[in-house]
Amino acid sequence: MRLREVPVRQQSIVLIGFMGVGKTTIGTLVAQKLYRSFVDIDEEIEKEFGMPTTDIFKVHGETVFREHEKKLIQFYCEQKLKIISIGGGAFMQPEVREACLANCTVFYLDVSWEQWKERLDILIDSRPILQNRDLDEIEKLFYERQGAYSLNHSTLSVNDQSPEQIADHIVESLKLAWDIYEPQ
Ligand SMILES: Nc1ncnc2c1ncn2[C@@H]1O[C@H](COP(=O)(O)OP(=O)(O)OP(=O)(O)O)[C@@H](O)[C@H]1O
Ligand SMILES: O=C(O)C1=C[C@@H](O)[C@@H](O)[C@H](O)C1
Ligand SMILES: [Mg+2]
Repeated sequence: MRLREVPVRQQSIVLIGFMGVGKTTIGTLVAQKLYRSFVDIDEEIEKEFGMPTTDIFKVHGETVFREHEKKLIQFYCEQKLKIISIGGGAFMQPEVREACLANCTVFYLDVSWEQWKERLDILIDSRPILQNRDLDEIEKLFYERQGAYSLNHSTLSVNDQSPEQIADHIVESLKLAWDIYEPQ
């Protein structure tokens, strides 16, 4: 069932953006602030396979990971009242974009390359996509993905802001939109 008819206040919220931008961290906070349940698609895949993402890539390969990622996102996007954080590469799949944009409110968390670079050390071990790539290759990937991320309902710059500030901003902007589109 398509949820286009679902009242906007009940639609699930999807956070997209490059790996490490803060989707999991901020999604958890937004869920707490809106009393909703939080779903992290990477964590759901890891639960299914019983191993971390890096091992899923090694043992089963990226294609298998992407197939599970797509199925899980299609499933959760059709549910109401969730806050959903999807993996950094998920939005490259057209079916994922379609499922998210048709059923949910999609927020793009946008970070500059300069600020993202500062996080590389804390991300490198847990993100298989970063392994075996030098900094120039990662920068190329960062800019290549911007086109897909630009398909969203709301873009939010996360530069120089704490996760708490960003989560507050998302909640405020949602409440404003809800009052405009569905006045109580
Ligand atoms: N606004 C922020 N300022 C500083 N550090 C942040 C901010 N947001 C997230 N971080 C830190 O960046 C790291 C990555 O964050 P997180 O895991 O939430 O990213 P993600 O977008 O979910 O990544 P992925 O796409 O790989 O799942 C964490 O260590 C987190 O604490
Ligand atoms: O950017 C990516 O392609 C990825 C990001 C992570 O969230 C995981 O989904 C996985 O490591 C792949
Ligand atoms: Mg995450």
